[in-house]
Amino acid sequence: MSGDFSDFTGSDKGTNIKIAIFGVGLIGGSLALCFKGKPGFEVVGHSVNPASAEKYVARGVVDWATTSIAEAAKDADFLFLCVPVGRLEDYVDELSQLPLKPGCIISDVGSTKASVVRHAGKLSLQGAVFIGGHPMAGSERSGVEAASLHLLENAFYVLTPTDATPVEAVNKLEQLLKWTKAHIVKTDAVQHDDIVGAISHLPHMIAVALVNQIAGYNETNELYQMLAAGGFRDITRIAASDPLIWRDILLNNREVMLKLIEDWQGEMERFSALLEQGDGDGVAEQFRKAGHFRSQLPERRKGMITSIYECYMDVPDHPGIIGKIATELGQAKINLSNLQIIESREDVPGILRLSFRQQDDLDKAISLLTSLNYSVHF
Ligand SMILES: NC(=O)C1=CN([C@@H]2O[C@H](COP(=O)(O)OP(=O)(O)OC[C@H]3O[C@@H](n4cnc5c(N)ncnc54)[C@H](O)[C@@H]3O)[C@@H](O)[C@H]2O)C=CC1
Ligand SMILES: O=C(O)C(=O)Cc1ccc(O)cc1
Repeated sequence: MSGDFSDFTGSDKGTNIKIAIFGVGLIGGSLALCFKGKPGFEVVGHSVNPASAEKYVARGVVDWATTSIAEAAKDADFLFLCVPVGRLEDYVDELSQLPLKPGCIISDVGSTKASVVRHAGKLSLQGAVFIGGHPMAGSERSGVEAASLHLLENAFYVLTPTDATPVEAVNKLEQLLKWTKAHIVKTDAVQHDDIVGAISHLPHMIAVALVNQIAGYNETNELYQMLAAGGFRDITRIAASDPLIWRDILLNNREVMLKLIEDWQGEMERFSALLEQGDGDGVAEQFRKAGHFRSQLPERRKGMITSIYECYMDVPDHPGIIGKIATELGQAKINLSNLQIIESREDVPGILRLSFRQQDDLDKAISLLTSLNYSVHF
């Protein structure tokens, strides 16, 4: 099979490729949208809840939907498990009892990989192959309403085959996933959980703890909430993530998380000691070290903790300026996904944050606004 994803359609082979998505929420729905309508593809959604199954079809995310696992799985070439991490192993168990299409591929999108990969490795899947997967893009939103065709575009998509996984099966899955326009990365499931625990699960936990700490202070003084706009809101966005999805992720990755919490406490203790000693150079050195590492992070790549393309503008605080900018972008057919004033006081230039869903829109906006003599930072 060549590297061109257009090769991988059912119609090229005069057959249908059936793709079953179990749990059509933010991630399952976004995957479904990448496959639906492609030549020869048939995308079926599964939900335990009949009203949800109907909604998947009504929203045009899947071709048809069912509440029967057996019906969704029957003759499917690819089966994606897109339910909360705590349910993944149950789904693998149920599928292992069904007469699946020989050679079909079962994958999942769970934010943790070690336990589900270990579990599937112990089962006989009757000719099916399990390959762990984790598209590393998402948002604090959930449900099929939040699904988007572009969610995974340009993001990393981790696959965790084992030594026992047939190479042809991995190639077949990679070929299909080209429709997502994500970049495939292969790694070991245990290493995945260590790294993703540190760069995604720990930040989510810290964001929640931080918001709860401030919420506690706010109980006796509401000024905390009033003044907590701007940066606080930005760095705690992920604290608004779905509680049950995150309950499952953190419990599933608990050993890694406990070690990371220990290390985090060590970092906080280091700050405590520097402050107790009045060691200003030491404090500044912490910022220098962090700034240096941060400056080496990939620029504006879509990924975890940020999945939007943004630029900032200095704008004079006068009536109508925001409408003018939005109109200029609209007339140039540039799709703005969000617009926020970060600070605006009388006679002080405000900062406007413009968010886009695609790199292309951001690039076009920067060149248009710069040509109109606005000051744009990105
Ligand atoms: N939220 C995010 O940004 C990302 C999430 N993931 C992983 O993707 C998977 C799905 O997460 P989202 O799409 O964000 O969640 P979601 O809440 O948008 O979708 C979850 C889907 O699973 C179904 N579901 C919920 N509880 C269930 C249960 N007990 N039994 C059977 N089905 C159930 C829901 O009806 C829904 O269709 C999770 O395993 C999560 O760890 C992976 C990458 C990013
Ligand atoms: O919203 C964000 O920035 C995220 O970090 C989303 C996210 C949540 C869970 C994942 O497993 C991957 C990505």
